[in-house]
Order: sequence, then structure tokens, then C-alpha cells
Amino acid sequence: MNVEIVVPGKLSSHLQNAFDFYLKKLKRFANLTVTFTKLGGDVNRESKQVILRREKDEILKKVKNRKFILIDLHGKQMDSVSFSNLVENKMLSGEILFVIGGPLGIDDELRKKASLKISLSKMTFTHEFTLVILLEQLFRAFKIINNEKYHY
Ligand SMILES: C[S@@+](CC[C@H](N)C(=O)[O-])C[C@H]1O[C@@H](n2cnc3c(N)ncnc32)[C@H](O)[C@@H]1O
Repeated sequence: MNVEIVVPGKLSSHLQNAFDFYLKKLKRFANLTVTFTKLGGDVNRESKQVILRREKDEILKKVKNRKFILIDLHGKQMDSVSFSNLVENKMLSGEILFVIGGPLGIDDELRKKASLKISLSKMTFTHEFTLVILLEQLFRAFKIINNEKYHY
């Protein structure tokens, strides 16, 4: 199964180990690609609206016309078993594409284009932390799908 995650920015060094750890663990379950896109600009010099619009354009260049699931604070909350069911259903089409917002959030046009919006918690994480949490939840989902001990 192909899993792609599109996220603005770059990964900071303090999260690199966790990122590599889950990427390695996920290899046996999926062909996973993480695509980093350009950040929209400097919030001290430009408006949030301009930055979000640029980030949205960069994200959409990678998404093209594909359906995607937006990881969004304002999305639907689900438990890990429901998430694993969602991943399992998507396995039928062979592809699942996730998009994470940038440091300032998500442009409304991107929100409108998403086929589903998922919230990981009511708390706000950095976009980079969100990436690592999503990787862990994907790993958890594959362990559940394959009936392997991990999710308690
Ligand atoms: C620092 S947050 C942006 C916060 C911004 N106020 C918003 O509402 O999107 C950066 C990105 O990480 C993701 N994110 C952070 N916390 C999240 C959560 N609890 N659930 C889902 N996504 C989250 C979202 O994609 C968000 O756009």
C-alpha cells in the first residue's frame, strides 16, 4: 500500500530520531513517502493569509487531483481502532494521502478540498510533532489490522 504525507517545512533535528524510528517500523506495512513542501513566508513580515495561501499552493502542487485526508484541529476525532478501520478501507484502493497544515494552520480552500478532516486531539501540536504522531498512529493502525500485539 502507498501512503504519502504532505507537510510544509522541514523536520527539526530534535524529532529526527523519532521520525526515522517510525519510518523504519512502517516499511514492512507500507510504501511510505513524506513530502515536505515550502513554508509560506515569515510571519513577522507578511500576513498569515498570504502565508497560508502560498503554503496551500505548494501543497496542491503535490496533491494534484488526488483525494486527501486533512489532519486538522477542527476535524473529526476518532479512536485508534476507528482510524485503523479507515486505513484498512483505504487499502482497497492501494493509496492513502494525508496533508498536515503549516505552523500557522490551513487555508480554507485546502479545508474545502479535503475528503475527510481528522483531529488528533483538542490540543495543538507543532506541524512537525503532528507528523511524528501521525506516523505512530499509522504504525498502530497496521499492527491492529494485522492482529499483532501493540495496541492495548
Ligand atoms: C501549530 S498547528 C496550527 C494551528 C492553527 N491554529 C490551526 O488551527 O490549524 C500546525 C498544524 O499541525 C496540525 N495539528 C496540530 N495539532 C493538531 C491536532 N491536535 N489534531 C490535528 N492536527 C493538528 C494541523 O495540520 C495544523 O494545521
